[in-house]
Amino acid sequence: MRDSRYIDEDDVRVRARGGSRPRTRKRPKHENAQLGFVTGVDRGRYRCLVGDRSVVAMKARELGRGSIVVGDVVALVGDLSGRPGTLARVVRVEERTSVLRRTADDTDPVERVIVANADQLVIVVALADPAPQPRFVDRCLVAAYDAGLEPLLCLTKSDLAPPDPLVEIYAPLGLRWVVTRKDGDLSELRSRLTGRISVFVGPSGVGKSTLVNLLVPEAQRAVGRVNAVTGRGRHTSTSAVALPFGAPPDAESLERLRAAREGALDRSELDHGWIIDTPGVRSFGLAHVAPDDLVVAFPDLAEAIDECAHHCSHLDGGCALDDWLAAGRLRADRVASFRRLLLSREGDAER
Ligand SMILES: Nc1nc2c(ncn2[C@@H]2O[C@H](COP(=O)(O)OP(=O)(O)OP(=O)(O)O)[C@@H](O)[C@H]2O)c(=O)[nH]1
Ligand SMILES: [Zn+2]
Repeated sequence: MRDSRYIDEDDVRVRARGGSRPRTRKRPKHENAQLGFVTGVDRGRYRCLVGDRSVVAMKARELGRGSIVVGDVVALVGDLSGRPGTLARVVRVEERTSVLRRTADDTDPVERVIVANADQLVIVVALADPAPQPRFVDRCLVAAYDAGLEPLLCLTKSDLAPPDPLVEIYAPLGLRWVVTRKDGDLSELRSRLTGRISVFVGPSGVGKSTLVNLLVPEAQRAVGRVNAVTGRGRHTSTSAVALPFGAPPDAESLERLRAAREGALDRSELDHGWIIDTPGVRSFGLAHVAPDDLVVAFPDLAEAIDECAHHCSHLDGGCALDDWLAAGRLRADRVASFRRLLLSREGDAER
């Protein structure tokens, strides 16, 4: 990614037809554009990693309404020195490999993309204080599969309660999980994060910030850098921020993550990654997800649902889930969670 040049599609050298008169060669629109990785967004200002520099940019007017989010790879022109007070311009957003989005819900009236190009969604839930909410987990799982992210369940505060009840539900589904506590060993979690760009989501109070600060001790400083632009503090900010761990944040380390994602590099050869903290995201409105795609998060119910009539709503009579439940072949809490999600989807859509 380092120093890569952005070449417009119209940068085609057209040979003058027949005649000797040279046609004006079309120049790339932004000859000197360089690629950057968006690490923070706040009030129309984008903090981007360009090479090993942190550059603040605004959106070029020609870019229109499309959103730019944390994780995006963007083409930048203008002052790329990163010196205080300088402002570059984003002239293009590169194609995204994954898009984590949310539909409007009661915490946010607008459908929006939250994060681009992440590999993994780390669903943080406490084992106690606050009590675990499988409904939140299921909602996040649907969002993860919809976005093309691998889910990882992170069960925190293991000093307060054992992980068994949650592990019993989710391990049989093939979900990967780790157990953590703030005074414990985080090496397993760290290894799950290595070689990836991971988005952390969790309800308030589960210990997500504690975890992020343990994983990226300089996070406070890094966050402080972002906020130096806007004068906003971490605790009032609701926008996502990308934090590097294990290697200096530069284009080369990002390039190695990209290679790992594409299978060109073994993740075990890496010792770094990025964490994207989403302080403002407490849940996902899922109205944009088709009911059939909800089932992906409920593989334990899939076989029963296969027996349903084609247009079964899974909510009314005649649903095969009820037959399987009556026969004791399904967990009642799983069926209930699936149905609550189906119902809440409709609620999301109405808002
Ligand atoms: N017992 C126990 N408490 C923890 C643990 N991790 C965090 N806490 C406490 O839980 C409370 C919430 O922690 P935070 O890290 O602020 O939680 P959060 O998920 O970031 O929540 P918000 O700040 O609301 O976003 C704090 O009082 C922490 O000290 C843990 O492993 N065990
Ligand atoms: Zn059904």
